[in-house]
Amino acid sequence: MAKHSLDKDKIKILLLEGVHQSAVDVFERAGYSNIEYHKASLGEDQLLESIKDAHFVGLRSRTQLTAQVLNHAEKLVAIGCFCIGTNQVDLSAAEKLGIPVFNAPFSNTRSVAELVLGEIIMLLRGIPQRNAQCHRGGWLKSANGSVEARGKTLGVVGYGHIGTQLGILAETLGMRVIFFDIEDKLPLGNASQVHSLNELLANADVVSLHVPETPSTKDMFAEAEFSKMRQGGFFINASRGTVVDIDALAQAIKSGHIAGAAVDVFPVEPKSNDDEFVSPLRGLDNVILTPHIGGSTAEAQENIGIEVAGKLAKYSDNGSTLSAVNFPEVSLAPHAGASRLLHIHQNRPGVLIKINQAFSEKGINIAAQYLQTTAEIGYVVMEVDSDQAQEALDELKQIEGTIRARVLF
Ligand SMILES: NC(=O)C1=CN([C@@H]2O[C@H](COP(=O)(O)OP(=O)(O)OC[C@H]3O[C@@H](n4cnc5c(N)ncnc54)[C@H](O)[C@@H]3O)[C@@H](O)[C@H]2O)C=CC1
Ligand SMILES: O=C(O)CCC(=O)C(=O)O
Repeated sequence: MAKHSLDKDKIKILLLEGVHQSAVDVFERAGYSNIEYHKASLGEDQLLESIKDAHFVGLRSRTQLTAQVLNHAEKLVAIGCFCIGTNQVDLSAAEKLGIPVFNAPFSNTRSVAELVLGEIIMLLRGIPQRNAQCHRGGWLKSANGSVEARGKTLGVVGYGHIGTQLGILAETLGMRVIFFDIEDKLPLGNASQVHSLNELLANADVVSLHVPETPSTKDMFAEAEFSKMRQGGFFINASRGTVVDIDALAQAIKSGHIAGAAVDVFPVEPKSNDDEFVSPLRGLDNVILTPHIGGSTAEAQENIGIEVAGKLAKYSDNGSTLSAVNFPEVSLAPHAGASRLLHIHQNRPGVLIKINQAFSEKGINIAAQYLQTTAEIGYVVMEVDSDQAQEALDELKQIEGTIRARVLF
């Protein structure tokens, strides 16, 4: 392939939150050596300083890429979320700035499902409080409140990648699985969809949340929802902290209405492992508290590193936006001897016609061209004869509504 428009060693890749070494390996194999690697998330000022001249940034769930941060990141070309959730990035601001965001939609799915499955058994057996007692020198040898998973009903809220995996695993234990989702979903195994959250709450022994953070899921579980759960039921949240009113959960546990819970995500999480974890759930023996590690397994982190770094390297190398979460998806095979140009523009009528008119007037031959749009933006990948690339770029930059235009190779 011909020369990259910017020398690869000038392309700065900022990796935060200890993303797996596999990501660094992918970038290095693809020829990118200018990598700034941080084991933890950065404080606000340091983030602004480091991202200012970064072309790519990779993060996990802690780093908040707000519109303000993005506007400050003058050279940023693309963002990689080395996780499933992308709520930590202002996706719409990124889109309007012409910055695609990539994630790993299923590399840690199994890890979350396995953790939750284990927690279901622990909760149904009353292990958290027995474990806590033993640590304090107590001995709670009793079958009181201990039941098998077999024959119990698991209610999955959000039947997507994780919810479906969990449902299948839970059935292997002999559990009955019901689920609530805003979309009609194909039930896997013997699971059945219920038509309201209330129906699920009334029928489940264990309720487990697997919804994304969206306006519709904010505080989706508060006092009213907990009170509709079965007396003595169990509650699990490994989705996002904002989905649950944590004070209401603490209250429902203290009152004894909920017999136990496992919580992995919190409305406010410590920024680093050195910061204190503050929560109304601390000190409750029948609650399993984990520090947002649902997806933190060796297998998941390695796969995520490979997947997301691979997507960023591909975007950098050939402009492919396949599976970007906020961007038109375009992938075009390179043609020998041609130069590739990328044009990101506000989605208004007639942009492609204007590009083609301008090129035709200048006698610029288009070897290949592919446009995709979202409601907000359009993304055109095109190839022209290499000796006409600079002239083509100059023309592209003048098209009204242009957000970004560049020659890739
Ligand atoms: N604890 C951890 O470490 C991890 C947490 N997560 C969280 O888990 C979430 C779910 O992950 P996936 O299953 O991969 O996502 P997914 O997108 O495959 O599934 C989410 C499901 O929730 C449904 N949904 C959306 N809004 C809803 C609502 N208001 N009520 C009911 N259902 C609704 C969707 O229709 C979809 O079926 C992620 O968005 C992420 O926030 C993901 C990975 C690791
Ligand atoms: O591994 C992380 O930092 C976050 C995992 C997570 O919550 C996700 O994948 O959405």
